[in-house]
Amino acid sequence: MDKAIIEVKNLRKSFGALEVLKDVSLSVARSEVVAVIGPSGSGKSTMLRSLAHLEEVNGGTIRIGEDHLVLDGKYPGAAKIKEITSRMGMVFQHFNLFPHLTVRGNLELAPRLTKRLPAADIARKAEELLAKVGLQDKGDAYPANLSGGQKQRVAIARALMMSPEILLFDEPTSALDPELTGEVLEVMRQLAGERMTMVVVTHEMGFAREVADRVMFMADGEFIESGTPDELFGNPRQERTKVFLNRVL
Ligand SMILES: Nc1ncnc2c1ncn2[C@@H]1O[C@H](COP(=O)(O)OP(=O)(O)OP(=O)(O)O)[C@@H](O)[C@H]1O
Repeated sequence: MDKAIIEVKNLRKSFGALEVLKDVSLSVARSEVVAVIGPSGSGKSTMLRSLAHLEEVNGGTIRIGEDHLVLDGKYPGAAKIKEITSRMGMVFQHFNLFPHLTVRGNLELAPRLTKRLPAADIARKAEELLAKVGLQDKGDAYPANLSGGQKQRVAIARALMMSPEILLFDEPTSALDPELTGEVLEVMRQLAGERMTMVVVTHEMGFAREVADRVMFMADGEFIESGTPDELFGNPRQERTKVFLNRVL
């Protein structure tokens, strides 16, 4: 098997006296889809945000491709961090779109600021990605005039504008009305089919079951179980996993 594209070892993170990540290790292969599930407050978002350097950890190692985002608790310089995090796209629970920009403006902003590409190429890519997420007619709309499902599809297209190697999703459907989750999950399913590497923190058991190659279960700041969906849903070994799955399934 190829070397993992994401390798996390012994990650620790506290907020004041609260130890949120106790000892988190994880390895993700290129093109793998990993779903992270677990009870509220178990540290899933903090783990994901640490991968994208939206949180700094207190100890441990994160390797992305050939580079260390953090090695034994030590971070490299800002330029290196920026270079590493630019290879990852993040999709948030609450979309985090820029409200004062149109959909097209949201897609084009980061590439215009960071990539030395002609404006016409950026515009063409934005049109392609809007079509990919089924929103080709919404380029001129503002986020306030979109449904939650449409906003999240814009957020995914925006993340794809930077041609990331890895997409990180933090509960992408949790803020949506149930009837709008399907359209977002469909886009994610499509990306998985295109072999995008994805780490998805989710409460969507159906998605974890159908789309994830591997499901990892987090409890109290640690991964306590990991397996294919069949292994984990069919026969959880840990009592804590059974209790959680019984509650949410
Ligand atoms: N910036 C912060 N400052 C202080 N405490 C925080 C901060 N961010 C998260 N926490 C705390 O860390 C713990 C883990 O939070 P985290 O959001 O990682 O959990 P989670 O598993 O993603 O939960 P949920 O499923 O509810 O989103 C929680 O007790 C939370 O209150």
